[in-house]
Amino acid sequence: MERVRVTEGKTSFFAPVQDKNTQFPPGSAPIFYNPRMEANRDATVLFLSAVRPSEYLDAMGATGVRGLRVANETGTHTTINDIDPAAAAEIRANVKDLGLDAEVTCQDANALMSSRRFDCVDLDPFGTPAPFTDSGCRSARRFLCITATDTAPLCGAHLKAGMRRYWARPMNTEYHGEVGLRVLLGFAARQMIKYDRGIKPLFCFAHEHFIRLHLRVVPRVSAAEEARSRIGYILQCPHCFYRAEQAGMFPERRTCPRCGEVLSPVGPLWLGAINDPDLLEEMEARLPTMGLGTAAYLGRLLPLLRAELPTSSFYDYHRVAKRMRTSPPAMDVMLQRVQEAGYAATRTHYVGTGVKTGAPLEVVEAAVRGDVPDKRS
Ligand SMILES: C[S@@+](CC[C@H](N)C(=O)[O-])C[C@H]1O[C@@H](n2cnc3c(N)ncnc32)[C@H](O)[C@@H]1O
Repeated sequence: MERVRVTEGKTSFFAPVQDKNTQFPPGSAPIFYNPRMEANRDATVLFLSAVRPSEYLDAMGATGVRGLRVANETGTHTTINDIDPAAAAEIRANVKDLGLDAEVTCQDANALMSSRRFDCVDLDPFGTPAPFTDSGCRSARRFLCITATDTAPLCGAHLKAGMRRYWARPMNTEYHGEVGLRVLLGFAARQMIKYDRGIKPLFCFAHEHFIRLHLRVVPRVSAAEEARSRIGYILQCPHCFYRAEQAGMFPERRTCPRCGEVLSPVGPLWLGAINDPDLLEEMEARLPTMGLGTAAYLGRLLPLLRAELPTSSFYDYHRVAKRMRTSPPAMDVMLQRVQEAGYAATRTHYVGTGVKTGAPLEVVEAAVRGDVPDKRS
């Protein structure tokens, strides 16, 4: 197996050469390494440098890059696991090469997480984390980090797969990236609260083909109750941009006040904040000292997340404008118009044309047209 030395952040390690054109016989595919996930790993290194767990499990290590980086760049005591013996051997070689004091295990992650607890557990599987989330919830003492790359099922493009994996009904709306993140977050919350422990989302975002959650686990019934109260639905009109949030286990039957259509429930999903602004501020302050390869991206992401309103959906105002057969104004103008009408409005990290606001759709449309009514007058 041809290996190359790769550097991410402040860590150099060996990774097999990945050649998409080579056909490998079953069981002999090279150990997985995807350089496009560097932003995901950088985000975690930065997050862990701020929250400082006492120990960290990289439950699906592959080359071990994530755990290697956590150990090397944050000084956290780390266990790196992979079910594949070839991957475990590669991880051991990388741990030795870096001179790290990290544990390497070769087990089914579900078996490992069912038998041991770790202060911070990190799930980074191929595709869906659904088969690992329950044991991850049982194993995680204070922090649980989850990557999902099955964005098509989560966002509603592969509806049946999404329903099977997450027992939720996503919808391919113009805010589908946010639906995917909130469906995953709602699923993680439901997996956790049955153990009378709550979750608090600390740093969650969607980027390119993945969703990444960094969660605080709170071991109290009251926290589980608080998390339960955050689970609900977006009731979306199938014909217009109208939507409403609804908390609770069961979706209500409501009709669209604009077109009279029965609203489609999207969920169950997480309603409310997905980030802790104070923690994001601390991470922003640390960012320049961390030597991260994707610092420029994270430097744009963190303030966006910090400012984002905790509404569970956003309006793509270019699509609203298209439906109105008019040209959209510039984003700054759009936000200013909604704000001048008396409502908070912010950008969103999901798409450049997304506006988060609690303003009614009529105000969003008026802001697109440029004739906003002033709520205060
Ligand atoms: C997406 S890769 C992990 C990538 C890695 N964390 C990184 O940042 O580059 C998924 C890994 O999970 C491993 N895996 C698959 N099923 C597993 C299981 N049940 N238990 C533990 N590891 C598993 C695979 O062998 C593969 O190396």
